[in-house]
Amino acid sequence: MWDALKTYAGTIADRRIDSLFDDPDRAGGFSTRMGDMLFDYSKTQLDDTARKMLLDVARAAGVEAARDAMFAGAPINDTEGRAVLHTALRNLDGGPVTVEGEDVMPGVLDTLARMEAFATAVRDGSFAGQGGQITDVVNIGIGGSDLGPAMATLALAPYHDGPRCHFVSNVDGAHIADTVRGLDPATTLVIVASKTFTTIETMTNARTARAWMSDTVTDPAAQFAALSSAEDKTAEFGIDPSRVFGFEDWVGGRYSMWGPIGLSLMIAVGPDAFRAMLRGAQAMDRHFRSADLAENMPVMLALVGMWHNQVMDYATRAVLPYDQRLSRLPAYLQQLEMESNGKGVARDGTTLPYHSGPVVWGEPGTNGQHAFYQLIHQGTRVIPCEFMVAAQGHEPELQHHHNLLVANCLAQSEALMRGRTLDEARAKVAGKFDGDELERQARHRVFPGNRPSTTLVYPQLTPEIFGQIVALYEHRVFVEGVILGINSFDQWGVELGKELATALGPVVTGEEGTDGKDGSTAQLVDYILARR
Ligand SMILES: O=P(O)(O)OC[C@H]1O[C@H](O)[C@H](O)[C@@H](O)[C@@H]1O
Repeated sequence: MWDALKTYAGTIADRRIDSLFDDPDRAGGFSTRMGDMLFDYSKTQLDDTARKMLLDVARAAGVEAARDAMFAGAPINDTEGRAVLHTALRNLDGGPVTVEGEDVMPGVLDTLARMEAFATAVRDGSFAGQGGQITDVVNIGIGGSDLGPAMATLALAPYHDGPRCHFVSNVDGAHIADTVRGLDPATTLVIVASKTFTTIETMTNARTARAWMSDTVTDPAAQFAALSSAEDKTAEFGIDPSRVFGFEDWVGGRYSMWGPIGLSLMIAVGPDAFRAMLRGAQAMDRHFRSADLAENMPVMLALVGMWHNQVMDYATRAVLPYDQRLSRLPAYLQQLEMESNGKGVARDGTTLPYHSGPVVWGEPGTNGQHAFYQLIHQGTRVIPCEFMVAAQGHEPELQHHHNLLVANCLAQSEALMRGRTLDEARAKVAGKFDGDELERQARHRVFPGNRPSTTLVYPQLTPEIFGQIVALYEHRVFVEGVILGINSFDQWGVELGKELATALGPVVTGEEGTDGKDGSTAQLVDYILARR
């Protein structure tokens, strides 16, 4: 499938990206808009021919039909026999969505209303702890039950007017210990977020939180809420059904922040801002469903990604938000993209004949500039960069900060594309050095340039825009998964490690020996046991 594109890429390999701007329409022609958001992919090697070929690949892969099947509630997660309907969680006024003949929207909207009533009660004090109004919320969850609400709560900090929110995920006792230190158990609400309610990290942290609380309050369970699709297990844990917010198995963990898993965010920012985020995501859903593929932002984001990964063989992609409040977005996208599309077999179980998803990584700008951008600019591997920046911040009194932020973001993509020639580098050092030393010094200052990047610009990181951005990436992952021919909605690759960890439990305590373990594992166990 990629051969024709690879051949074509070979024919344009010597072309400089900046030469494409000889066409005065280059920027506008290689950008898409959705609402007031602009995705500019003109600083890449993509040209009309390549784009057309990629769009043909998307059409041949049946992206439109697959998309419609997802929205229609078909069981497209076919290793688990489940529909994939996180979009129903934000289908605020979109009409019925049926799964196996049943409209799921009444249940979704009812749960949303219950969440809103509870969040409001926590925020206004009508639900209180045993020591008074809730001052702190501790969300205990991991993976999709942590990254979404944690990332979103930080992203929407300017809208945060509810209790403080904390997120505990790691089974490392340091995480819960450091988080609860200084909190008052009598005014803390603990939210146990786990789709399955079996995840060892979350259940261990939840029990530790309950013990911490029971030292101070008489009825710790009264200050617990649960977000789960396993309501029998939440009852076993002792959480009253009135504070259990359920969801169905058609909400994948990494797609779940739009529903009950977003409760801590809703308590932080309030139901109105939460709904605004849902509306933003719903607007992106509508765009994804209706826009022509060439104008479809998630589709083009996906195709640019596949051009870099599958065609050009660039193994990683950097996500670089010039937005401090999106500093957890790269971590969120690591789960979203790599857990969804990091697969080695096609839907039919055959070995994938090409690479699946790339390594996704990143940090906010400008911080990254002072750390790893050296490699991005001058390293021997090309790393496509996905920049994002808001036209406006939330601190009008600090406009000069925002101007510097924007200037830096735009400068980086310009520098990556333009680079610096040896002649330009010589001019930089002329006068300081001469002869061979001038040449040597100049060569260190050459930037190859011609390095691709895209830039997503948005007016301001409001709840609506934030919802649009996250839904944009969700659909991008979907499109890439369809074209790769894989199931983006299971995650069998996380199972083996869990099984082996369970088996190693009694070994690391010394209750069982290391017989049958490989030499390395045995050595590591011996080392640890000898130091306890
Ligand atoms: O919400 P939970 O059932 O506790 O699952 C938490 C996480 O753990 C699993 O191992 C999966 O890899 C993730 O997709 C999931 O989000």
